[in-house]
Amino acid sequence: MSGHVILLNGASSSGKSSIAAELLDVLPGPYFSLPRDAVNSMRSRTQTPEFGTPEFDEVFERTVRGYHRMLAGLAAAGNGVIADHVLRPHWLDDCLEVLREQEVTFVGVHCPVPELRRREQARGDRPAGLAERQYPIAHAHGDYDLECDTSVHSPKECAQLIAEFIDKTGRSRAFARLSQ
Ligand SMILES: Nc1ncnc2c1ncn2[C@@H]1O[C@H](COP(=O)(O)OP(=O)(O)OP(=O)(O)O)[C@@H](O)[C@H]1O
Repeated sequence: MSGHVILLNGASSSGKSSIAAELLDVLPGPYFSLPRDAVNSMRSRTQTPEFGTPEFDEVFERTVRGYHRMLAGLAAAGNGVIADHVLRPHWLDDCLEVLREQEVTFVGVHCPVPELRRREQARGDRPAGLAERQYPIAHAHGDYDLECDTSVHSPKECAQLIAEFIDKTGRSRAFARLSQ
């Protein structure tokens, strides 16, 4: 298998990790699921500055930029990797730069804000209003290879749509368009 990144981008609670779990079973080959949160959770808890301080923001920026390079490294060695991200415009720019040599299928994971709010409340493990704040920022660039609405489709159906897209189209173009 040649290297490939499937970049799932959407607000918190939009359903990215649920889709990633289903994708592992339907994609051809042994893909890795590497969510951004997994990298955050690897960092020292005791030595990380307090959330909300400029020192924390600096560490977080380094973490996210490192995450992008982990994705590129896995793909450069010929692996398939599923990324789970909530992009900000400058992080998309960084992805476009560090993943420029890799095949990237860019997937917008959408969910209407009222349903995001409902899920957030039901989970209880995310700050109230987080998803609503992230939604317009994450999708500001407005271009994807493929988009799915998780208020309409189950995680399994979204995974099947993504797998079919990859199987049928061969090449993904969104990253090339966004790099111009
Ligand atoms: N297609 C769906 N239909 C209904 N509920 C869903 C769907 N996808 C996810 N959910 C539910 O929404 C909640 C959030 O899902 P999930 O953890 O996959 O989202 P996420 O985008 O990875 O969130 P985060 O970025 O906060 O980790 C879970 O309770 C999950 O069961």
